[in-house]
Amino acid sequence: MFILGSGSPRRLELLAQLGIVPDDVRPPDVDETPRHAELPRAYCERITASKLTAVEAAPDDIVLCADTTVALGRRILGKPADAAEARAFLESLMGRRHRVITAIAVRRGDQAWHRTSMSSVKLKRLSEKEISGYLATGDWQGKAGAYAIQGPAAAFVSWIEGSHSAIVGLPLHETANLLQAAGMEIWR
Ligand SMILES: Cc1cn([C@H]2C[C@H](O)[C@@H](COP(=O)(O)OP(=O)(O)OP(=O)(O)O)O2)c(=O)[nH]c1=O
Repeated sequence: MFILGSGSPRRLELLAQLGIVPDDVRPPDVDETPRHAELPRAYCERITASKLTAVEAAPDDIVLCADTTVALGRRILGKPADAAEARAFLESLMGRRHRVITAIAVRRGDQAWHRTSMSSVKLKRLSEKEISGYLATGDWQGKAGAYAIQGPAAAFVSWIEGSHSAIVGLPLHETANLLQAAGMEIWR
């Protein structure tokens, strides 16, 4: 059985792009609070590992978990609590480059595989009208860094380097490799 250990609808859609439909979806319940002075990449990898541990599965099941973290220098921008925090995130991101880190992990029995995909994104400088108009769409809710590249905020993304699928939530190149390492047949 293949289990997606994620409640993210984006991850389900990205897997579908590879023709993969999980037999079950089990969203992990973990505490996503960063530790004091924790660096973004270490944080992202730790949260992914704890998601993987939190998903119950039979010994022969394949489990996939991921975490997407937006980092501005050493600062971790999580999911905004409200529109005011979303505005503050967008104002600190605009006009400069930031990193989007997606760590993935696959488990089968007592074996586990881990990969981390690093991308850079630049958002253009935003006018007051663009910020308030975007906030009004509600699209920022539940999105790390208060934006989603697959939604209306794509209009603000002037440049990316790395993996588009990783920025959305699941790096498909690395995901296909890890699932195959765990014994899943993708091409038949
Ligand atoms: C930067 C960015 C983030 N995001 C989203 C992806 C993730 O869903 C979310 C980051 O939160 P995550 O904790 O990675 O994932 P999740 O809480 O949605 O799901 P689960 O923990 O069950 O796996 O931000 C986008 O959809 N597009 C983007 O461009």
